Amino acid sequence: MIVELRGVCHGYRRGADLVEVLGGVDLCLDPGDFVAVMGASGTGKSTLLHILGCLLRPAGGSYLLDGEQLQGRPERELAALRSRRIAHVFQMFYLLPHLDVVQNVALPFLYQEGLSRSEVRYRVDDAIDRVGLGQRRKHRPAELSGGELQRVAIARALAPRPDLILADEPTGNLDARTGGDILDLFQAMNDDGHTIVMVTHDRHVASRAGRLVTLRDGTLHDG
Ligand SMILES: Nc1ncnc2c1ncn2[C@@H]1O[C@H](COP(=O)(O)OP(=O)(O)OP(=O)(O)O)[C@@H](O)[C@H]1O
Repeated sequence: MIVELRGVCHGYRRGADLVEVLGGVDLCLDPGDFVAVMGASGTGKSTLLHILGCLLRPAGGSYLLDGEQLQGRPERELAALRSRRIAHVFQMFYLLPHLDVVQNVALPFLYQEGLSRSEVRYRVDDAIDRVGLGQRRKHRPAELSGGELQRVAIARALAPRPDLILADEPTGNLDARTGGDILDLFQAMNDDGHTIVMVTHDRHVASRAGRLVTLRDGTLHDG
C-alpha cells in the first residue's frame, strides 16, 4: 500500500472553540490508484490533501506512506520525504512569473540532492515533452494560456517522478475543453503508474478517476 490513513483527525481553533473537521478518516491507496475526493464546501477536502502531502500534521490517527510511519518524524525528514515522493498540482498553478518554463519545471530539484545536472536536465525536458510544451520551453507564465500554465504545473509535478500526485481542483480555472485536455494528462500519468488523489467539486471530472470517495461529517464514504 502506498498510503494508509487510519483514524485521522484534525480540527481548527475558532475563538475559544476547537472545531473538528476530520473525525477519523480511513483511506488506503494501492500504487496506481486514481481517486477523486468530493464533498460539500468546507467539509475538509483541502485539509485532507494537506495531511496527505505532509504539509499539515494531523492532530490524531496514523499515516503510513509506503509503509513508513510519518507520525513524530522531525520536520526536516518530512520535508525531504515530501520533495522526493509527493507532488502537488493546484487550481492556481503557482508558477514563478520571472522564470521560464524550463526553470519553473526545474524548481523541485532545488530541494533534491544526489541527482547530476544532466539527469535533472533530462527529467525536466522529458516532463515538458510529456505535457506537450516542447515548443514553449523559453516562455514565461505571462506568455502562456491557462491550459498551458496548468501543463507547466503538471510537468513540474511529474519531473521528480513522485510516488503520489495530489491535485486540488486542477481544472477549476479552465474552460471545459481545456479542462478535458488536462484530465487526459492525468489519465496518462495514471496509465504510467502514478498514484493520484484529486479533489474536485465536479462530478463529471470525478468520473474520470477509477474510484470516488466523498467526505461527509468528518469521515470518508465510498461513492
Ligand atoms: N488554517 C485554518 N484555520 C482555521 N480554520 C480553518 C483553516 N483551514 C481550514 N479551516 C476551516 O476548516 C474547514 C474545512 O476547510 P477545508 O479548506 O479543508 O475544506 P474544503 O472541503 O477543502 O472546502 P472548499 O471545497 O470550500 O475548498 C472550513 O470550515 C475552514 O473554514
